[in-house]
Amino acid sequence: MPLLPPGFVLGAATAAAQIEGATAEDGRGPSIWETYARRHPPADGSDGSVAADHYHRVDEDVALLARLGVSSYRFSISWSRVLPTGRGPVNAAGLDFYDRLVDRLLESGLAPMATLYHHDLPQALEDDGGWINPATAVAFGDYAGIVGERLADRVSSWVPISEPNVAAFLGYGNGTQAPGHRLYFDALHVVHQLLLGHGRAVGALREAGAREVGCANNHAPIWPFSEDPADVGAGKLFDSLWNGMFLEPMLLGRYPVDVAPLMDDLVAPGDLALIRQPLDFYGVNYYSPIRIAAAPDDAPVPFEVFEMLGYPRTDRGWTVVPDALREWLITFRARFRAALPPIVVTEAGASYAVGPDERGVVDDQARIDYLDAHLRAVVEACERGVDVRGFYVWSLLDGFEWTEGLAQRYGLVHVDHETLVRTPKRSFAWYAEVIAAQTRSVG
Ligand SMILES: O=C(O)[C@H](O)[C@@H](O)[C@H](O)[C@H](O)CO
Repeated sequence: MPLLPPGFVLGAATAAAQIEGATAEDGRGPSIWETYARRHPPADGSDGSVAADHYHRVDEDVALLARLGVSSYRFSISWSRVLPTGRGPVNAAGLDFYDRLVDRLLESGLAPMATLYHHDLPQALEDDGGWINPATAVAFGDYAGIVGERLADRVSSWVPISEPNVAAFLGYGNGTQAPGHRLYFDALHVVHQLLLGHGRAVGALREAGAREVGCANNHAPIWPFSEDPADVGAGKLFDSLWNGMFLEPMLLGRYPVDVAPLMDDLVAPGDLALIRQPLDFYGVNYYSPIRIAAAPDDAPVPFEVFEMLGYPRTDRGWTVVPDALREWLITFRARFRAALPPIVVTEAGASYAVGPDERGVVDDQARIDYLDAHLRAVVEACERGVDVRGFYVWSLLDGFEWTEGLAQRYGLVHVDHETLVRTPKRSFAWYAEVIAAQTRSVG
């Protein structure tokens, strides 16, 4: 059982479109994920219309968080639940839902961390061009101001956009996530717009009196397929795009040198200053390393993701390499030390499909092993001087896992998607004991 530095935050995370359900209730407007799931239904035919039905079971889920003993809970706010068309009149019932959630969390001694955008763009904005249309970044800033005005007095920390690289490169680059555009390198325009959205939201939250504002960027160590210079080069380019494209503008106010020329025509005077707002924490979402090879010359992009052999895998097929997290954190600090605020692992977790056995026990030992090993990797990085202040398990509940539907289960709590009954898994009890031991150790 890893013992963490004093004051280390142990939390859990979720996202609105993945757990709330109630997608057409109380004035919520549609988001791009309802549209995408209709056009590209996951293999199990599910969509987020019910998910874990958190919208109707929020009290039960907050009670689970309190029982788990986490000190903080990261959730996301559905833009189209608060602003059904993404701008214009506020949907009072929507904002009231998050107001009540924040109050319940505080009553249970939990520090709320709120994400403003977790992949669920209001469909009305997408109909107007989505993140390709510069008006969307402006609307995002306004939305941040509205939510900040209501909640900044009680929310402890904020994340404007979760995994902007996923939103840009999978949503607009290769179209494997909502909204599903295949723009390839033309998606770089969307990268810049998401960053402008981030900058505007940070500014609006600061104005509203936000206590702490950070980010939650998805990072992965990039391993070239071979030592062939073509693979090494492809790996470097992918690293600049996947890891550097949001990190460097946010922390350094410039794009990675090897791709910056591709951005010159997109950057207007003042844009990079707007993007590079000081952050109170740097959020890292970590899952596994990515192996990259050079792609054939006729491929739309010069790199391709390659399978990684010889490592344990989750039920989603993602490789389990805790050492890579430690290495990535140490390298990250060495490279960006001067500009780096404290780090928080805003997401780490794994998908294992095991369900309740005949006794009703969900024996997810593999998840316990995954979390234990990754927490130890964080502790080792801290021992090497990396300033990591927190770790949020993805996820509290089994939810709607985007293109994978309900089949991939990341939760510490099992959700029966027929009855919506919640069953804490063995990993829930294990994590609760890690937290209790941590509390005991600081006395
Ligand atoms: O933006 C994010 O934080 C992620 O995409 C999550 O929503 C995923 O569910 C998780 O990464 C597991 O795949």
